[in-house]
Amino acid sequence: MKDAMNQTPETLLTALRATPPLVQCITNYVAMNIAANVMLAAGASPAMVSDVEEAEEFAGIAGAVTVNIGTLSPSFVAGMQAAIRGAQAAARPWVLDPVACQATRYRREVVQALVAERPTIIRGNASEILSLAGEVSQGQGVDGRDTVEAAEAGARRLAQSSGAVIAVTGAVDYVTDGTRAVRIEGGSPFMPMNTALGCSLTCLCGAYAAVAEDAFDAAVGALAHFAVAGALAHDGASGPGSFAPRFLDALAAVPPEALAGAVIRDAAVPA
Ligand SMILES: Nc1ncnc2c1ncn2[C@@H]1O[C@H](COP(=O)(O)OP(=O)(O)O)[C@@H](O)[C@H]1O
Ligand SMILES: Cc1ncsc1CCOP(=O)(O)O
Ligand SMILES: [Mg+2]
Repeated sequence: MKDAMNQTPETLLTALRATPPLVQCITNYVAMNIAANVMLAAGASPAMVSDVEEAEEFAGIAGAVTVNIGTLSPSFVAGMQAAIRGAQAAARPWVLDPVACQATRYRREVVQALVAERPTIIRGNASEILSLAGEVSQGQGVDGRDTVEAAEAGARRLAQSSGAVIAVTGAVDYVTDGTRAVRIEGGSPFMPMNTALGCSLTCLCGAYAAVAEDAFDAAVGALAHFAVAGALAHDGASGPGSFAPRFLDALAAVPPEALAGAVIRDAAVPA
């Protein structure tokens, strides 16, 4: 990725659909199928390739790698480390999803080692980002139990210490690289009632990072795509079950110019 300023979500979605990026998604057993369908609907080309025997080599041909610790095990960790080596060698972005990183000592240790490998983007719910930032988190398992607002200061500090763009998701999302910050409104309250949509969004951050020149723009683009498609799918959905297929349809149908209407507000970053 090169340094550049301000590629809009609309521009990035157009680029993504024109040349669907191959994204190596190391994700958990719950999310594998759901995230692959989300990626295909959004316009990307996912490959759930995680074994240590091939993860490094595969990362050399992928446009981006995403790493998710949802169903953690030593064999997953070995595959993650290999894929990250491959992404780094090929100078490709990689994205971390710290699922339930506050929950156990094993998760805390693994996620710290992964953050030290300098992910391009970290995407998590507010409880996960608070924990990664060293603050008290109400999180227990995989679901967020804190407000995004409560995690904003920690997200800025984490961005500065890790070098990653931090995307905190919830009712109103927050993206920061430590000096810039925006809030993104939209989506649907049915989204946290569907498992693995956060994991799927992390994969989509990888797809946007593969086509973007700047990781901040990539994270904003992926979150805006979810926010607009989620709001579209909400209309006419009667609950989380009917929301799910509508969301896939909306991810695929949303025209790039609709992302120009995403509600993205600059947020002040204290000096
Ligand atoms: N209450 C809500 N209203 C609207 N959108 C939401 C809400 N909660 C989560 N989302 C959206 O759901 C997606 C997944 O975010 P989140 O639920 O925070 O992740 P996770 O599944 O990792 O906990 C994001 O696009 C986020 O904006
Ligand atoms: C339920 C569950 N258990 C381990 S990983 C996982 C999926 C979590 O998905 P998300 O963080 O996107 O809600
Ligand atoms: Mg999650």
